Amino acid sequence: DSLDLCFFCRHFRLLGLVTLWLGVIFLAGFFHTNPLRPSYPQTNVMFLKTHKTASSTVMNILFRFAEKHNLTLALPAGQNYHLGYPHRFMAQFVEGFKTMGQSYNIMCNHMRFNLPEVQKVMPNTTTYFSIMRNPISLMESSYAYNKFFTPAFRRSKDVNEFLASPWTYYNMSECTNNVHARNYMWFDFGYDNNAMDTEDYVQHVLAEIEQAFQLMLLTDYFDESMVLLKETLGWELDDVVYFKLNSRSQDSIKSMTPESKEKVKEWCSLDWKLYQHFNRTFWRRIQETIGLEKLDQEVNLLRMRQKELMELCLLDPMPIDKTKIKDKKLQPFQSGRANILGYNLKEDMANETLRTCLRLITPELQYMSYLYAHQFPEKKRKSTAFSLWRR
Ligand SMILES: Nc1ncnc2c1ncn2[C@@H]1O[C@H](COP(=O)(O)OS(=O)(=O)O)[C@@H](OP(=O)(O)O)[C@H]1O
Repeated sequence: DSLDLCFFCRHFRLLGLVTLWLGVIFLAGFFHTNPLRPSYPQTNVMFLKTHKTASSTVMNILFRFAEKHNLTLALPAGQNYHLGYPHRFMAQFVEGFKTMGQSYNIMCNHMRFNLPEVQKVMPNTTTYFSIMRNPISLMESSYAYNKFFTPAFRRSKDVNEFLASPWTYYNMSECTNNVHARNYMWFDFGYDNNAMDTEDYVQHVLAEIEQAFQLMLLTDYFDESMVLLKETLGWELDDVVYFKLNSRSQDSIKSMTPESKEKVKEWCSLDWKLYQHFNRTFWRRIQETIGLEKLDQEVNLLRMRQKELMELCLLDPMPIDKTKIKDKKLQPFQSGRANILGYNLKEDMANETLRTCLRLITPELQYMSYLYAHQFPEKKRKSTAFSLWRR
């Protein structure tokens, strides 16, 4: 009898907890608040900057946030522009690590993820997040950008020819030189991009990534992602307003045949599974936090603010060709067949406005070099260093 009673008590308690939790979610929905939003802005953040996923736009957001709150960045040491990529990340790749230990706030340069080493640099309270893109458009973007660098791409005429018969061009022994051609995201997360796609292995990796990262964003739903990011970190809308960086001119985008698109799912099956999984968790997370209705409202607010800032700052309504950029120091880095676009600012802006606008359009290498010089004034400047604010 006492056993029965105990059983009843336990279940009654469980039922109580579930009811309480549902109540919180219901009330949160009623008052349009997010039960999981922190009450103060999170300032310790690690962003795994995956390739060709809009990660430079996210990085610009993080750089601006770091400046606003006077935070310390874990930047690449010396003249480097990334954190040791394609080698697995090591704490010593960060400038000042030996003396500064775990006192950094934000880490967001390209790296091949390696959790135990990242944990040596970032405080225990750090929020980890990253971004993923549909492997089909990712492949097309990567092909254009890495055309002359990646052996598998060099040997083929275009992305459709490559995908029609990838093994003709892709040589496994060329290892990391070919990572841009197959399961690029899988590699960036620290795993073997040529591994056998077996159910157990994939499930193991997905579980490991979920354990390490509190949030996974999607390039394909970038504005929705920015809303989710600000909610997860307790940030303001203005913190995640952005101008699109690193986009390409229309003439450097190759249209993919339906066969090519299907082939990516098979050729990059590890990335395909990764993307499908985190696409599901993304929408589940929206449902558990702000819900679709509030999401729509917030996305609209974000777009309105972005439009306002574009009208305030930009000479042209769209990103422009590199040859049309008047201030050569603001030209983005170019690579392969990709014609990477940039911006011109309006003239005669007041000082404060000019700074706000400049921050939004400064390409990643220049911005990073500026922040490096600011954080380590005694060190030799990186070669793309330029003064952002003294003009
Ligand atoms: N806001 C937003 N929304 C959707 N897509 C966006 C956004 N910002 C950048 N992009 C696209 O992201 C691609 C560049 O990615 P990265 O900045 O990660 O490239 S890099 O690896 O740092 O070189 C590049 O894709 P492609 O144009 O297909 O090459 C950009 O157009």
